Amino acid sequence: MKTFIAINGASGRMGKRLVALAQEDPDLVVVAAVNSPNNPHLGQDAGTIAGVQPLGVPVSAELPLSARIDCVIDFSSPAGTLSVLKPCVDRKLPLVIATTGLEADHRAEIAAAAHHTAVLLSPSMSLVVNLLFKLTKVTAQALAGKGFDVEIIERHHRFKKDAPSGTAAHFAKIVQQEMGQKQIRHGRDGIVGERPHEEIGVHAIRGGDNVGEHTVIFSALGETLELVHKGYSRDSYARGALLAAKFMVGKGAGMYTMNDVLGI
Ligand SMILES: NC(=O)C1=CN([C@@H]2O[C@H](COP(=O)(O)OP(=O)(O)OC[C@H]3O[C@@H](n4cnc5c(N)ncnc54)[C@H](OP(=O)(O)O)[C@@H]3O)[C@@H](O)[C@H]2O)C=CC1
Ligand SMILES: O=C(O)C1=N[C@H](C(=O)O)C[C@H](O)C1
Repeated sequence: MKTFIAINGASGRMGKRLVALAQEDPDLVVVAAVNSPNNPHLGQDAGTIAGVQPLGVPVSAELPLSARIDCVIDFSSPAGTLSVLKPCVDRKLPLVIATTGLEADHRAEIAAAAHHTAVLLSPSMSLVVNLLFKLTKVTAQALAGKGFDVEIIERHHRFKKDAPSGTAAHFAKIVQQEMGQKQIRHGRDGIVGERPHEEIGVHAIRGGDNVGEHTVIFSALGETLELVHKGYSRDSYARGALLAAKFMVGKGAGMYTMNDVLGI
């Protein structure tokens, strides 16, 4: 059975890979490609922009009313995510949100939308990063109260707008929940003194075209454990998002995560 998808942020780095990979999948049809109202690609064919065969779907500023849409995938900006909530709620369209940099008030609006339609929110659509979230939880549980300091390092391309990455923030939240550190420290500068045990260091590195690396470091006196993920291609995130879209078809209202997709 075919799944009809709409992509919000369709002419961005991730949007283009979604369009290209969906075209290779006989079970997927891209029926709508949305971007910001001032985007220079408005009106152009989404396939052509993505460097693949023309799709016959022009980039538009809003979700087209007439198209059958089974799921909307959002890789845009916090403003872009908010703008797609209302049409998804009004039309009961399942929504996969991959956009990061969301603040507490954005999350509250997303949670409110999930009372009316199915919403999957994940800072990483990579299947193995989601597995690493689990491994981090298990590790933090096991090492809680045993004298381990935790630091998180993330590396991304120079074009990334938000810091730290949504994935790094999620790793920090998981560790905090299991180990109870009160403070998140972003970088260090000057005579900062000895490292207090009660903090998690989170450090964002930006450069070149790095598609995403995360390291969660657990250090005690005499030994260190590092949990590492290195992305080599945006396609890992795009494939995860397309899998999530298929999973979300026909789902009832509520919040979902990639754990639901993975069955873990
Ligand atoms: N969860 C995950 O696995 C991943 C998440 N991401 C996140 O996805 C987001 C996009 O990343 P990336 O593709 O690299 O970024 P890009 O900047 O390349 O693409 C974002 C696209 O969204 C568009 N956009 C901005 N505002 C709106 C709006 N109001 N309505 C519709 N479209 C809008 C932009 O258009 P314009 O240029 O005109 O503003 C642009 O085309 C980021 O938040 C990133 O962190 C990225 C990779 C993986
Ligand atoms: O902007 C990116 O590129 C990425 N953003 C996500 C994040 O902020 O965690 C996921 C991935 O690391 C790529």
